[in-house]
Amino acid sequence: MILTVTPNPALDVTYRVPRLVPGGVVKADRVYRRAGGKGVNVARVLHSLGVPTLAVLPVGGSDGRAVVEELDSSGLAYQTVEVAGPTRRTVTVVSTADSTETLVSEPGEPPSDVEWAALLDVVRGRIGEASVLVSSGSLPPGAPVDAHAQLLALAAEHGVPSVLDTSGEPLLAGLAGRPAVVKPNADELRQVIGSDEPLRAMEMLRDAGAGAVVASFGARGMMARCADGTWLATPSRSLTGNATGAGDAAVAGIAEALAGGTPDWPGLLRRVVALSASAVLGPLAGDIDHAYLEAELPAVTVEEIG
Ligand SMILES: O=P(O)(O)OC[C@@]1(O)O[C@H](CO)[C@@H](O)[C@@H]1O
Repeated sequence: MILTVTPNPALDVTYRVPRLVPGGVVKADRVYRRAGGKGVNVARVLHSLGVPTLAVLPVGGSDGRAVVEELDSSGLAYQTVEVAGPTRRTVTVVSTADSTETLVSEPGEPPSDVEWAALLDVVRGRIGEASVLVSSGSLPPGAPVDAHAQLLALAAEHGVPSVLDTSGEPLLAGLAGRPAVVKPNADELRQVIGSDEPLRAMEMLRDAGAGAVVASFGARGMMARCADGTWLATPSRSLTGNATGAGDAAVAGIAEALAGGTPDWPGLLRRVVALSASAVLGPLAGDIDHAYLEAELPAVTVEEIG
């Protein structure tokens, strides 16, 4: 199975509104509440593709219980660590008139040293069953900045390749865990070197410990850079929908490819671009449109660059 860890999960609340008016009052047509956080979304996408997964996450308080209830009803395999701090919420407002998403994200609660050690213990206990480890998302305040590196090190001890999807300091510190692949987006790449030079930022991430970098550029597609070369993949068209979670669908595709052994990079990139696009058409983060995925796969353009 593919083991995903979400150190800072959330109860994801999504409001669908006719139009978001800053400073105004707007009534939601639809309200969704589901277990979220990037690693949970990755596990959800993989589960919907029929890939065995295990989502590992801390939960606390009444929203933590809501997360567990929703995981039970979704059929995802999961293992939780009880923590004292309440699970945070994220709120996404999807405005149908102009197809925009606005995300408000709570920071989360600091884990105690004992709680953090318990999360590591769960991963240590299950990593032997995993083909790939995915460590995804932000860290709660007060968590060790090298938290992702600690998780990736457990995978490395078992020869299990890992995928890292985070940003800022946790990304840079996480590279010490030598992930097989990191998946930054354009903003995260800019943060890495402080300028808009994606290829240079990708190379820097590889120099600092990543085996390969698969970077997402929204509707412009994705780029992969590894020892074998650099490729750009472009979707057939830009879509409107809910792009929240499109990056998690891409991470699911990367993990799925790594589970099959050494990836065919152009093939991997084609699939992750199609997966990302199909996630935009899914109503919520963690959903994909399976019919669109199949239709888009042959339509993605992949070219080797540089
Ligand atoms: O705050 P983080 O951990 O970076 O991201 C959390 C989050 O906003 O990202 C997902 C979409 O990728 C949402 O479902 C989720 O709650």
